[in-house]
Amino acid sequence: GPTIITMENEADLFYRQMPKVELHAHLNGSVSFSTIEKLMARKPHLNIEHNMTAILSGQKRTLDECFQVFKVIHQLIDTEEDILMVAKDVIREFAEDGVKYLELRTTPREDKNTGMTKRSYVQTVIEAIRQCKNEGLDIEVRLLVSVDRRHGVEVAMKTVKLAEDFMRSTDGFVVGLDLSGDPTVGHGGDLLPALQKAKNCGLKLSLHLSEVPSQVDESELLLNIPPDRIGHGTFLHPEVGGAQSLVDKVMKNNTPLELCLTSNVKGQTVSSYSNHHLLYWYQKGHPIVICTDDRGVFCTELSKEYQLAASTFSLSREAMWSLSQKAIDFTFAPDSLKQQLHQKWFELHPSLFQ
Ligand SMILES: CC(C)=CCNc1ncnc2c1ncn2[C@@H]1O[C@H](COP(=O)(O)O)[C@@H](O)[C@H]1O
Ligand SMILES: [Zn+2]
Repeated sequence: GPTIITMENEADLFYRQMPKVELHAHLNGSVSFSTIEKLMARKPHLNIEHNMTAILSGQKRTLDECFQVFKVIHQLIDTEEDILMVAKDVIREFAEDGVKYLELRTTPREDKNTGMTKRSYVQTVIEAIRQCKNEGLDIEVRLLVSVDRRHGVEVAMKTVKLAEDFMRSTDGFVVGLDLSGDPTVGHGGDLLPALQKAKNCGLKLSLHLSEVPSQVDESELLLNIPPDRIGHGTFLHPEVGGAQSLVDKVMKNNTPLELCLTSNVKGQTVSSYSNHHLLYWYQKGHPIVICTDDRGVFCTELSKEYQLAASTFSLSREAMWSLSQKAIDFTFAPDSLKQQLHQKWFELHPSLFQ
């Protein structure tokens, strides 16, 4: 039938066509429904249904329930073959949504039954990035190796070593380290030596910080490193039980915050879109970057997150463009690549703003 252009899908189109930078995307949380279906067909004995791997629109879950979802997804993805397909699909889908630069992050996993090791896991993700590049996809991809805070100090140290090895051996694909995992488990302070070691060897650091309330002491310690970027930072400011000293540190270091609206609302750490802390930091003129967190689990897209931020806070298209452009400078990419990306934004600008 004829295509009816309503105001709504015209805005969809604008934010999809706008070039974007995605800096906070967990690989296994970014798996789309169509890829999940392929995985379910490979493993019918698992009897997994879609409502176990994604949180649909209007639904909310407790943080704990959200983390259960990752367990189910991890069951579906337990071979190098799965990882290769998943990573390639995820990269392709980000490219289709207009993402020109993507920093994926993922926790190396081993599986005794399938023979997958943490090293082969990372190797396979890098192979997926290489293949996408060779296929000519219009997207640059880099990798952050994730430390799961639940796994403790020893695993963290080994993970840092693994990340360091890959940083040195893979022509710049591995650029940094991420600290993530259930924020209610373990204390980030215990992981300071591992994070410090990563920083000292040249890995960039993106740390999930104050994602839940009552982590002032932990955040204080982690901010002293200091990290290169902050994931969420939902409860940093005093108005929500954080502390002015935390805000001061973040602002003094000009540390960019990675903000994920849908993730925070569906995970119920933020009560509504209009109460999202994006506004607090935006009004201060502090560097922020809009991200998806777990595009598959939370059923979103980066273009949707931009549109959501624009409509929630009445921000103009020019303001949103400016946010996406500034994000280039918050990437962990080398300066040469940042310059190429700035050039790309410059060339695309006229096609979006006639
Ligand atoms: C539950 C909820 C609201 C999620 C959003 N907030 C998050 N906070 C901390 N760690 C996360 C979050 N989302 C994903 N992760 C991490 O990313 C992993 C999944 O991707 P991967 O296996 O590392 O490739 C999860 O097991 C978890 O360690
Ligand atoms: Zn995250």
